[in-house]
Order: sequence, then C-alpha cells, then structure tokens
Amino acid sequence: MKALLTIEKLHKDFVLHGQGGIAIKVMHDLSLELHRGECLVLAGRSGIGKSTLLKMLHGNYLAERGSIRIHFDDGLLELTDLPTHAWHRVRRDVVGYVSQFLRVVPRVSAREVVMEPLLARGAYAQDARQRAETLLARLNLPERLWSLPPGTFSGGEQQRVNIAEGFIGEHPLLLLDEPTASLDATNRDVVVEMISEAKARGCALLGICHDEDVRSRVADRLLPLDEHLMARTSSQETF
Ligand SMILES: Nc1ncnc2c1ncn2[C@@H]1O[C@H](COP(=O)(O)OP(=O)(O)OP(=O)(O)O)[C@@H](O)[C@H]1O
Repeated sequence: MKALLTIEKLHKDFVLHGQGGIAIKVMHDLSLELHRGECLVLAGRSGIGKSTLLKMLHGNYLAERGSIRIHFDDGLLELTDLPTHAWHRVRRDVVGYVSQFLRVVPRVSAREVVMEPLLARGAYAQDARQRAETLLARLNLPERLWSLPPGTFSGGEQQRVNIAEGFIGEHPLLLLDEPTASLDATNRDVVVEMISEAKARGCALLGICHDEDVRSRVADRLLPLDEHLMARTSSQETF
C-alpha cells in the first residue's frame, strides 16, 4: 500500500541573524513514510527537532532541501514547493495540528474555536455546533465553559479545546504535539480512544508524546530521531 506521507532527505537549519549569523543545523537527511491508519511517534532527546519537524509539515517552517509529499488516490502534493497562499487550504483540508498551546483569540468562545475548522469548509453552523459540543462533552469540558473564551481556562481545559479543534476536521494527516501533556488519567484515556478511532477511519498520525503509557497505547512505530537529526552549531560541525 502506498504511504500517505513520504519525507525524503529533509534538511533544516536555523540561522540566528541577531547572533552573528550562527547556524543551528537541526535536521540532516531525514526520510520517513507514514501510512493511512498508522500512528508514528517521534522519539529523541529534548531539542533534537521533533517540534521543528511537525512545524515543517504544517508550513510554519520552510525546509532547506528535501521533499515532503502527500499522496492521494488521484495525485500527489509536494509541500516543499507550495506557495504561501496554498497553505491555507492544506491546513484546512489535509494536515490537521494539535499544538501544545492554544492560540487564544479574544472574545471567541471555546465552542466557536472548535467549530471553526468545519465552518471554514462551509459546514452549516448548526451541524458544526453540534459536532463541537459532542467533542467538548466527550472531553469532559464543563458545559458552563463552552460559551466562554478559553484565555482564562486551566492548562488542561485549554488543551482539551485544542484537541477538539484538531480532531473535529478529520484531516487525512494529523500532527500531535504532546496532546496529553496537561491531562488527567480520565481525559488521557479519551484522547487515546480518539486516536484509535482516527486510525480506524484511515487517518495517519505523526506525534510527539513523552507519556510512556499513552505512547505504548497509540504508537504503531517509534521513529528515533537521533539517527537522522543532529542539532549542532556550525562552529562545531559542518556537513
Ligand atoms: N524558530 C527557531 N529559531 C531558531 N532555533 C530554533 C527555532 N525553533 C527551534 N529551534 C532550535 O532547533 C532545535 C530543535 O528544537 P525543537 O523545538 O524542534 O526540539 P524538540 O525535539 O521538539 O524539543 P523538546 O522535546 O524539548 O520540545 C533546538 O535547538 C531549538 O533551539
């Protein structure tokens, strides 16, 4: 079966212009494949480049070179060549992202935050609202909070809004950055179930997860990044 996502020989450097142009070489020749229905968890020490990889897949960071391809039944999408304006549709329809921290917009309620990915695709407000509320209830977010902006919510409450917003769109590829870091055991179990259901409907998931219990329950494979990614300054090493 053809992979949904293929990454080949991906390189990433950060150049710190404010610090005399020091180059941090984060990623060197990373290649991977991810299939529909599979959950791949990135492993490796802090600072190795796990979040950087997710951000490159979501268009926040550009690759120096290499390719990131999404394969559909009727063709492929090369993400490293994508013009900036095309990323909006990719994020809307293809690549979902549960970030570690909620992007809070003043005066936008938790319910509206979760509805937004469906509204952006033209869903009826009533349907979007119903699906958002079903997810918020499933994640045990108290109903009294649904109509409030999540800026003042606790870390775990904000994370559940984030998870609902990330899962509601049922994207073919879903990126998970520590989705259970601030959750209690009950809600961790809910997220594990939601990941299993996403896999069952053919979603491919790529995530970071330091919680060993959650990781062992959701990961089909671990990718140890240390073999591929090297974080060194250019003064220490040249490739
Ligand atoms: N925008 C940026 N500008 C400069 N350097 C960056 C930037 N983003 C990340 N880095 C550097 O790239 C390296 C990888 O960072 P990244 O956040 O991807 O690591 P990580 O493996 O996710 O770490 P952790 O497990 O601690 O979250 C680090 O050395 C970091 O300082």
